[in-house]
Amino acid sequence: MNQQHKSETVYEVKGLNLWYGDDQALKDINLKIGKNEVTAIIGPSGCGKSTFIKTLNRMIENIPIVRTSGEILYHGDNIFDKTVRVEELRTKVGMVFQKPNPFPKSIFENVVYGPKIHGIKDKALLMEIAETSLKSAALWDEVKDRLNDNAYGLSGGQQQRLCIARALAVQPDVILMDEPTSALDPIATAKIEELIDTLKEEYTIAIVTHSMQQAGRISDKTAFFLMGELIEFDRTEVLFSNPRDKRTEDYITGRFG
Ligand SMILES: Nc1ncnc2c1ncn2[C@@H]1O[C@H](COP(=O)(O)OP(=O)(O)OP(=O)(O)O)[C@@H](O)[C@H]1O
Repeated sequence: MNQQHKSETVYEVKGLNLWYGDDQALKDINLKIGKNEVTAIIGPSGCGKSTFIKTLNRMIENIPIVRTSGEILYHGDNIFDKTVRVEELRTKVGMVFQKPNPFPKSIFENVVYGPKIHGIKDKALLMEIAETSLKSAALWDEVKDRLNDNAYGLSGGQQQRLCIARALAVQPDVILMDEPTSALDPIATAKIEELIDTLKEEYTIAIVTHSMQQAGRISDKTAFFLMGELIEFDRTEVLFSNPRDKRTEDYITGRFG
């Protein structure tokens, strides 16, 4: 991958504000997310991490009292423009949640759920999509002999990788992850972290994490949020070794949070 490709901007957030009713949860957020980068969003509970990440594919608008101002340019186009089709945006920008949330269906049906909704009926093609997606999510070897088994029979870590496979099956460009390992044990967590490292070769990833160690291990850039504000945003090694803001320093050294 050449340098030019790497530095391409996927998201440019400009002056983003967000309110839940009268309560402002995001205040004048400005940041850029580069292609094939992993961006970690850190900060204490309630600082707006989940709100921010869910704004990137407009999932936040499922909450009716939400109001936003400012712009989020996705490949140069403002996602809040009237012309933007939200379903299309959410296909391009997939999401994985804190608790694995497979459907009560077979492993196979979970993965091909999105492609089927998009009208793909051909059995062979669906099988191919399932195999490719499960391989990309590093789950294929563990499930290839039981694709018709219910997804609930998988371990938590496997279920989370299944949810990643389900997100990959519709060929996204960006994957948003909201604390994807916080419900998992250390071994399952390590597998997901390893997977994130592989996935970034093809996808752009933004991940909310409570764990600064995790942010340090897997991300290229880190954004530190505090009470709805983006306090500092920098290359991860810089933010952790040489923070510019006292509040960042206090947080990463464990003085609060
Ligand atoms: N549905 C909602 N309605 C009203 N206020 C909300 C809603 N969701 C979140 N908030 C408020 O917005 C602020 C930011 O919440 P958010 O969940 O984004 O924080 P967070 O940093 O992800 O927290 P955590 O680490 O605990 O998950 C908080 O003050 C929260 O109470």
